[in-house]
Amino acid sequence: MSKDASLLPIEIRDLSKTYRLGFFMNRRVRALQSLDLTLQPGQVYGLLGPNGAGKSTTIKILLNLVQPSGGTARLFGLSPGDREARRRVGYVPENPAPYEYLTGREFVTLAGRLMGMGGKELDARVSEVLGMVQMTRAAHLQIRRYSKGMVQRVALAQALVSKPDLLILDEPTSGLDPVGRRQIRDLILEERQRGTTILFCTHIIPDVEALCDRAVVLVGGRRVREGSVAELVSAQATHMELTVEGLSVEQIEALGFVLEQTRALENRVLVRVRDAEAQPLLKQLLEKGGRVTQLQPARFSLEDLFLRALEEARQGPVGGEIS
Ligand SMILES: Nc1ncnc2c1ncn2[C@@H]1O[C@H](COP(=O)(O)OP(=O)(O)OP(=O)(O)O)[C@@H](O)[C@H]1O
Repeated sequence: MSKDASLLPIEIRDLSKTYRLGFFMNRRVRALQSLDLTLQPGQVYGLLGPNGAGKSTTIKILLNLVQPSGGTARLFGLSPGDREARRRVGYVPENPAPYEYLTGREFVTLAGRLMGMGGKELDARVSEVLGMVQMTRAAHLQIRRYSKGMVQRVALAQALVSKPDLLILDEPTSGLDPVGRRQIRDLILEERQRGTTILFCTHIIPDVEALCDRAVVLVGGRRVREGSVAELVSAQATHMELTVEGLSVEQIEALGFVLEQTRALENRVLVRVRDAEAQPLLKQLLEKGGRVTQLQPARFSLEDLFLRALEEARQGPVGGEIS
């Protein structure tokens, strides 16, 4: 079957999942509620959310390991159970647990065979992907001798062996030291340059800022934010940040403005205030004898956005156990 590059790698519509629990299966947990999500070819997409948000459930539905309670998920226009769809997907689980007595090379070769590859073509591809993840020298060692970072890299190699058009990575950098994290990040960037679409599930928000084009934030099985990373961050930039010398936090707070944040540093105070309040606040600070040494638009990080989305979602209805 020929590959149609224009097909959407992932298209999720109105997806929901309710798990049944307990001896009589009479308790229900709502893991996903009306989730819509589209990944365009070549996009690197961050799937963010706190524990229990529904990230793994989404991935399991895409991998056909869990059946949805409602809605649809499509991979390249096909159902996740379709063999052709499965062939186009590479997956790295959160804690890869490859058979420890295989060598790295044997493990990646096995993954290629399971994808229907064989012969010299497979041998060459295995060498290539092991090189890509910098595991050539350790490829002949049994996996039980590998560090966590090496296991993670060999797991990525097995996902890449069949040249997937879509990579699904579940927490690929968790538990790694900064060097290991950097290596995995670089590999993701290389794959992105090759045009591979990547769904990247993580708790590590700086990784999303560094790697992703778009991101979705799930809380309690609902989508609470979605957009390009740049949009998500700039949508928050409605505040100004002032650096004030000569006044204490208490003196600044006593001026009666609604301040987003005040932080005392060694000999100055950092104040974050809504755009509209910045000018009146500045005037008052100067009148009280303060010196304003910096005034700039506040740079909100994706982390700020994530925490804010979480806070808002906690105040509204969320998923979880429903009966
Ligand atoms: N097999 C299952 N049976 C019952 N409930 C489940 C099952 N799997 C997940 N859940 C529940 O569904 C909800 C969503 O879980 P899910 O694992 O998808 O979240 P997550 O975002 O991946 O969390 P984490 O970051 O902790 O991995 C949680 O309330 C969880 O307890």
